[in-house]
Amino acid sequence: MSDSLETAAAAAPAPAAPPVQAGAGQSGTVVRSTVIRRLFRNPLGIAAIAILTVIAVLALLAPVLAPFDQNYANIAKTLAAPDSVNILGTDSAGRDVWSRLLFGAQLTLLSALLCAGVAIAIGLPAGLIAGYYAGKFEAASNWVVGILMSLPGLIVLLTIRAAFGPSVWMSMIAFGVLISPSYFRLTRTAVQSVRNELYVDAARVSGLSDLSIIARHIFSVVRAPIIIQTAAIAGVAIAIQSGLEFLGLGDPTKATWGVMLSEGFKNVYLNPTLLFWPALAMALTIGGLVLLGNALRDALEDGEKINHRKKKAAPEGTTAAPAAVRTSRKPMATVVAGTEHHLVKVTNLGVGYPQADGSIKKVVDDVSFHVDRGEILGIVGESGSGKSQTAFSILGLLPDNARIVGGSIQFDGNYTVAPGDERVSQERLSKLRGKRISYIPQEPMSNLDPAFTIGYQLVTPMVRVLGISKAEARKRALKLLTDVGIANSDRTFNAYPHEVSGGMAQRVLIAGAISCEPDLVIADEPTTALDVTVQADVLDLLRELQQRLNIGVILVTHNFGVVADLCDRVAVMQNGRLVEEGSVRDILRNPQEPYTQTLLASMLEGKEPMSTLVSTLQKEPVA
Ligand SMILES: Nc1ncnc2c1ncn2[C@@H]1O[C@H](COP(=O)(O)OP(=O)(O)OP(=O)(O)O)[C@@H](O)[C@H]1O
Repeated sequence: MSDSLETAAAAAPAPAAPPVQAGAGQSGTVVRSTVIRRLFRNPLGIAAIAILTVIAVLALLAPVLAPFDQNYANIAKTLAAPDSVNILGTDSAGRDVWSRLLFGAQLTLLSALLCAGVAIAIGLPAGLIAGYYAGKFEAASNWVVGILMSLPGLIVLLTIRAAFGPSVWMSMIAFGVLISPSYFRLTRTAVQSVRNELYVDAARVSGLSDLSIIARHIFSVVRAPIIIQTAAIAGVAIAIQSGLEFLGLGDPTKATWGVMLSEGFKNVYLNPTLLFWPALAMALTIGGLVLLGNALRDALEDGEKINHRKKKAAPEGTTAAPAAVRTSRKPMATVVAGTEHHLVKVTNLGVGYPQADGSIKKVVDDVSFHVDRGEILGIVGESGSGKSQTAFSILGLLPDNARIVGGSIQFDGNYTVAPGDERVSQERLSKLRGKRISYIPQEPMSNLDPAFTIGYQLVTPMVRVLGISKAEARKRALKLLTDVGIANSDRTFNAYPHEVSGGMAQRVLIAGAISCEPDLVIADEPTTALDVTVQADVLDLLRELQQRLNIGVILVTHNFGVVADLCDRVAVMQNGRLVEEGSVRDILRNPQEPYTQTLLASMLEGKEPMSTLVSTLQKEPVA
């Protein structure tokens, strides 16, 4: 029956809004209030809320409104027609039907809530953990879910009844456990769809703990589908509970709607209204829940369409020249380039991916370089040459299946990848990311969580990493936004990502990257996704900030022009290998390797993209 229970749950209003969209459309006070407003504009939403509110109020006020106790029996007045004392008549035991309906509403709604609560308490955290961490927990959870779903639900409920007696609470707890896989699957799928979103990586890089990322960025994505699913599950729980009671398996001492239905059915020829009233109450409640689920879905989908339109129509943002950046930063000793102690030292690094045949395909092979404070190292190469994989190794953002197949990485003298390590140490890196190492990504929009305002996304890491108050962080965020050339910092602070242009979003990410005073910034093609008119501004800004703050920068790019413009030194990569490294001046004047010469020649000829070079050069396989 579990399968059929799931099917029943799925057949009710689907938790249709795609997770990301749902999250996008529904978090934050402003957006939440917009969803509620849209819900109230939908006639179906109003009808559902009105029906459910009336039923909930009647249930709450049952002890006040009911003229008799649910089990008070007047045997002198059985199966009586409605009159002024018993406004809906009496049943075969002389009990007041109106009073029993009211108390029945209380029990029925509470038991449905209990069922949904148990299912959420089990399915939601398990789905969040399995979706976010995957691995062994997900495998074990899938196994448990498989077992739960293969259990014959009706037999389980009958066994529970035999063991614990006819308790509506016990059967609803058991039903909650049986239905919890539906929450697990919904949550896990939603989380999987955003787990690798760039804004989750960005949150990780900004120093947020896994718990904070799950609570803030991941949970917001599943919240809407969970609410919609709960409306459906509550309806199914009422139907299942009433079905069991109708079969005579309920507690006859409790006036639930199912018990009343069973009682009414026995006397259907004598007094059909005994069947009618509980059936009407159930139909209204389940119908109200189904309508509410549909209206919620519509409200969220409308919001998504509006967001999408706004995003399309968003004007290109400010291109105001960067204002002066803050100068209050503590001075840091600059390590002289060439000495042994470097800010970042990558030695013979190799990164690979296991293949189906058991071999490992190397995508970074024997790469060595260093970066010191106050200098910009450009890593340049055509698409697929391993630039990002190298940068992600330093950031600890390699995919789960990536393996370090050789070499080491040191940050300020400490290993983040020690010789012999198979993986980047997340433990060591979590202490550095967001505090000492920050990241400016390629796609500004995908790296901002659509569910939160820009201000919130700037303030949270500062509060956590720098340990300052929210008010202080807000002040700093506004100053940073001004520093990166955003004219109306207040407006941008309160805006959602879809309300700003790509250029502005990149400035916001640069502000975020320097907000916690890092020593190293890794910028992965920071201008690729931007309009050409904004690219030069962003590069100028980066250079100015780097010089003022004396930070080390690793700039990943496929554009030698950007390297020539911005970098002090350059490492040229091809097919996962570092083919040449040196000062920009030397490499530009006197490139030694044919590959570098071709890259340079292509820049001078204005050829783009670099991948067109592939055909002109003979590639050597690296694995
Ligand atoms: N998850 C993965 N599994 C297997 N191979 C991967 C994975 N991610 C990247 N690669 C491979 O690693 C190689 C290097 O990729 P990388 O992203 O570092 O290139 P890149 O030089 O940064 O290129 P681009 O400029 O296009 O981003 C590519 O051949 C790519 O196919």
